[in-house]
Amino acid sequence: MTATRGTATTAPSPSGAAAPSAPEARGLPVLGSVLDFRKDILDAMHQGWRDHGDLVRYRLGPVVVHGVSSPELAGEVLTDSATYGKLGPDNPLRLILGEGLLTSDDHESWMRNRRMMQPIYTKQAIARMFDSMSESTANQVAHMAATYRSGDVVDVHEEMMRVTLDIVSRCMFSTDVEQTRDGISPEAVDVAINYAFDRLQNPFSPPTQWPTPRNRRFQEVMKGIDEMTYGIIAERRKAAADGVSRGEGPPDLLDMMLDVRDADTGEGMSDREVRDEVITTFGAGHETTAITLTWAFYLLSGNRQAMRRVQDEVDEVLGDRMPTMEDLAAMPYALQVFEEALRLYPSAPIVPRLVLKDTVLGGHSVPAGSRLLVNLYNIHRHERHWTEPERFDPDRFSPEGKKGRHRFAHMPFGAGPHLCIGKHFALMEAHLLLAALVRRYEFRHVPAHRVVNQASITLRPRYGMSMTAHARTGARGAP
Ligand code: HEM
Repeated sequence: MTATRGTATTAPSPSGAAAPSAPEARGLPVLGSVLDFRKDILDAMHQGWRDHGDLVRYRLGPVVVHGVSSPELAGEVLTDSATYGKLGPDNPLRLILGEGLLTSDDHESWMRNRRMMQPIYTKQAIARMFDSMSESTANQVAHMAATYRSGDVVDVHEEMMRVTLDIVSRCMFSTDVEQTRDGISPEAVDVAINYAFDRLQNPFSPPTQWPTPRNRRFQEVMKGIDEMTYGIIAERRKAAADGVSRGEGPPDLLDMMLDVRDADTGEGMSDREVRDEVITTFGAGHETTAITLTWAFYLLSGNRQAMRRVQDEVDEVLGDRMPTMEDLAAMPYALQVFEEALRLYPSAPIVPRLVLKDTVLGGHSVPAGSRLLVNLYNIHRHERHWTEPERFDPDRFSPEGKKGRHRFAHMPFGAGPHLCIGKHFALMEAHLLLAALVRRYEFRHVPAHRVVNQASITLRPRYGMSMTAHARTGARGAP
């Protein structure tokens, strides 16, 4: 896992003219590294990093891509949106998310919407969603108790996807996932994400308008998602116009999105803009948390000491009840477990950028029009910043453990102006779920089950995560 070093300094020249290109990974004629990337993008980029250092040039057919694998270079890229922008209209994720915050490449309109949406996602605003999250969590615990006997094999990945989709449905629409099932189901999300990712790494994909079975399936799924979303938006707008209140409870995310106003013009978002932000929240906000929780339970099952520590903490604070908002602060180790899982398995492992003007990065010229892939998976294993990077050790995130760390050495939520807007949402949700599930179950990895990570847009366990779920009868948190 040792990376070749020596490319982490930036040449002083602002123009790329005099600087050499970054070392290039060997690829096939014409195709370049397309096949390696399609086979396993993280593996290909990890190998490229080891062979050539922190900045590596790849060719993907006609497209030039640079892999960025150090905190220093990543920080430079992600904090400079004048030089490194979001991918353009050909970004396949746009086919799903439209021009929501994650995929908009128009800096002005992104900034306007980010400013409007920011207040919805502050720590205080997110705290108002605790009860919705808690309800989903309690339902998940009840569902598992009703479905499995102690010691049964459970696909933890599937269970986590189920509960995080339910949480985002409740927080967005004040309805549970069953009511949005015809539009935004786990299967639909899967079809859409796989489709977009395939197009992202394969410049030879057939045009979207060709009537291939895959294109048709994708369009069908998107039609269902759109019909459901526009339908709910129309209902809410009509109810507001008729003065009909939605009922009890705090406003949900959709209420807030419909209410936001531009500080300068007083205008709100169009139906299309709201649709894009709703789908972006579903797309960016459910699987990311689900898979990190899955990896967290997997990592705990391989580390007896960490498992005992988190169990003791949870038992001590919760006894036999569900966590309250106030309890979270008293369970710091549970959060450290999640942060360490995010280090080893960052759920959005690659953050892409488009180079907007010729520049120099790490002493190498990087031409306008090429792409950069900021590789969080490599950065989180960088040996200049992490001792024994492959070792699972939640104490890296204790106040003591964090001291002196480079600010971009751990950046699962990205950095700079595009820092994940849902970070507080994800951390509160994950903290709550982790504590509530540790209280009731000990998940043990089934040794015969193969665990292989699969980098799609997210970093999933390729074959799911089979674990036995043992009810915790000896603990104070006995069911
Ligand atoms: C463990 C969970 C999560 C991880 C690891 C994660 C990771 C990230 C990363 C790396 C970015 C930066 C992308 C870039 O710079 O291009 C990002 C952006 C974003 N995330 Fe998250 N995310 C998580 C959860 C969430 C949640 C729960 C939501 C919504 C409720 C969300 C909504 C977004 C949005 C809208 C953006 C775009 C922000 C912008 O460019 O203004 N994410 N996320």
